[in-house]
Amino acid sequence: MKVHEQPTRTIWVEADGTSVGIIDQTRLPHAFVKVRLTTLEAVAHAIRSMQVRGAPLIGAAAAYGICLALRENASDEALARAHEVLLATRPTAINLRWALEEMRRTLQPLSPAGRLAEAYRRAAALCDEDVALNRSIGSHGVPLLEAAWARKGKQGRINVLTHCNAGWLATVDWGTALAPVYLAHDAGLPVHVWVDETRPRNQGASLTAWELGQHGVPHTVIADNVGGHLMQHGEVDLCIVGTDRTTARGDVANKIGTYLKALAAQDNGVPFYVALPSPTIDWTLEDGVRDIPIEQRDGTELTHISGRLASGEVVSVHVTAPGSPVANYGFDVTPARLVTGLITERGVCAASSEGLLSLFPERRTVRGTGT
Ligand SMILES: CSC[C@@H](O)[C@@H](O)C(=O)COP(=O)(O)O
Repeated sequence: MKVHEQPTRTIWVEADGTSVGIIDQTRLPHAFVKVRLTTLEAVAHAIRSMQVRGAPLIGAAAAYGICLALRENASDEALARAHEVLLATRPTAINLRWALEEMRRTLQPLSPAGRLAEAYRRAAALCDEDVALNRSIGSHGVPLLEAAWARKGKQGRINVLTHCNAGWLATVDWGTALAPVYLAHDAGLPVHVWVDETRPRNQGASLTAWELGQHGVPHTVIADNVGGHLMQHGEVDLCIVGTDRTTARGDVANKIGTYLKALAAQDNGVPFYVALPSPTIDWTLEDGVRDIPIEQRDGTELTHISGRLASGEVVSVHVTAPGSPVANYGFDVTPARLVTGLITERGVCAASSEGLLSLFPERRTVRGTGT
């Protein structure tokens, strides 16, 4: 998507052909800063510290982390260690494991001497595939927005509520939940997005609002607890969120607070859609509430909040009572029964085993094998 009118991806190989460029998302929305990564450790730090974040982008970054590791040492041991280091960076997004497995499958059979060039080729292909999958999710999602608009007699605007950031910043390009929004907006549909601020790290207020603004999509930032009120008053036509891991039966892990939005949506008859590329499906799990690992992050994300002073200086301030213990859960799981539909690159399906298998029939034979 465009930044300052320039088409931009969230990750790329620099002109030297080896180092990896990213946008430092911890600096947004106050500064648009690019960072050059040259080592495995730098990539692991970028994922852990959330300079790059969002399930698909975490996977893409990890793929390039393998490339940078192989530059130093392409042995079997080095490949295994890089895999292990990167896999440990964040636990919930399954795209991380998926991308690392893809890299291992490609590289393991090769001799160490042949690995490096192939690693860069596979990582680049993985990024291009992500862009194509998301574009396709967008195409399948647009009719849902058109239907929402038709339901209100094509009057006014189409109000979409989203949580966290599942836009292009969370992927290589286009985004998942926001891909239909961008395509609909570009096609001239009157889309407006309610953007949950998404405490504690404010991915909605800082990232989603920023990227929608860059693309000229009308939007309004709301505090995290506003969605239910808006739904009660007919101000939300549909919700679309992303996911970090979706189980084989359609349970959905996403940023903390997503579950409460789904409950409010069901109570108010508002369609609740989840957009995901197939690498986000964990075919090995069924019960998401029981089995998806939920990341708990440093409590300072909750005790402190950062923002820009009138002087332009960006500072972090303490918002909790000194000494109050905090718990910082990063994700929650929305059970499939609360999800109206899953928007994938192959189409929209019910959030159920049968729904997913109808779009991914090849999985009928391999489910339960962990492949
Ligand atoms: C296409 S992104 C889907 C999810 O990864 C997104 O909604 C989300 O929860 C991101 O969490 P984050 O902690 O910012 O990595």
